[in-house]
Amino acid sequence: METPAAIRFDRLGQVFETGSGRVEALRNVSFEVARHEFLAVLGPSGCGKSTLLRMIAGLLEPTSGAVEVFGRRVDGPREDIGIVFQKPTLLPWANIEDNVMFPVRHKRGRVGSHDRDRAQELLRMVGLEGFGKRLPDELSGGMQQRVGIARALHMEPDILLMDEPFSALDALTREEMGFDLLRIFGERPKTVVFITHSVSEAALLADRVLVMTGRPGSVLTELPVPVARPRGRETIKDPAVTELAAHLRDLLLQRDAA
Ligand SMILES: Nc1ncnc2c1ncn2[C@@H]1O[C@H](COP(=O)(O)OP(=O)(O)OP(=O)(O)O)[C@@H](O)[C@H]1O
Repeated sequence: METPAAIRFDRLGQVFETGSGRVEALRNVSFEVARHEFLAVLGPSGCGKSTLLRMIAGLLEPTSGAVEVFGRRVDGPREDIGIVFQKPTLLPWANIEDNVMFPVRHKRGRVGSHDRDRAQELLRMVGLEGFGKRLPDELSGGMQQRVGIARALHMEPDILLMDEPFSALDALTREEMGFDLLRIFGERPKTVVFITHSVSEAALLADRVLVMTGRPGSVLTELPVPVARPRGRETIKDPAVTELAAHLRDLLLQRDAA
C-alpha cells in the first residue's frame, strides 16, 4: 500500500462570516506534503497562510474540502503536531527547562526524569546548554525563540508548523536561526510547514516552496529547491539558491503589481 502523505489538502476552502461581511480567505487549495519534507509557504499578506496552519493543527475547521494528516481527516486538535509562532509566549515565572516541559506537564499532570533529560538535550541542540534554570526575561529575543522551538520538539511531534518564527528578530539573528534550523532538522528530520515572507529564507531552508495567490488564497505555483542537503552557511551563496530567491521575488512582486 502507498504510504499516505504527511499532510494533504483536498480542495480546501475557508470563509469567515464577520460582523462586517463575508471574508473568503482560501479557495480550492489542494497540495500534499511528504513525510520529512520541509515546505516553505510564501504569499501576500492576508492570503490565508496562518489559516492553513490552524487547519492542519485542527484548531479551525475548513468550510469546504478537507485536511488529512497521515491519511486521517483532521477533526480536532492533534498532539502529534508542534507549533512555533512569531513570538514564543513563554511563562515568565517558570524557568527555561520548565517552559520546555510545559506541554508534557499540561498533558500528563507531571514530568519525570526522562522528560527533564530530553529538555536538557533539546536545549543543547538549540544552543542553550546551561540556560535551563534561567528565567525567560534573562534571555534575548532570539534565545527565547530557540526555547519555543525546543518546547515544540519536546512532545516529539511528527509535524512542526512554523508561522513566521523569525520575523520578530533582527536580520543577523534571523540568519543564524536559519542555519540552526538546518542543523536541528539534519539531526532530527521532521515534516515542516514553514511560513515566511523572506524569499531567501524559503530558498535556503525548504525542499519545496509553495507560492500562494492573494486573497482568496490558492496555490499559484510550487517550486522545488534544487540544492542537496546537508546545507550550511555556504548554501546561502549557492547560485541555485540566489536564482530561486530572485525568481520567487519576481513572482511575488508581479502578484503585488497585479
Ligand atoms: N477568525 C477570523 N475571523 C475573520 N477573519 C479572519 C479570521 N482569521 C483570519 N481572517 C481573515 O482571513 C484572511 C487570511 O488571514 P491569515 O492570517 O490566514 O493571512 P496570512 O496570509 O497569514 O497573513 P499575514 O502574512 O499578514 O500574516 C485575512 O483577510 C484575515 O483578516
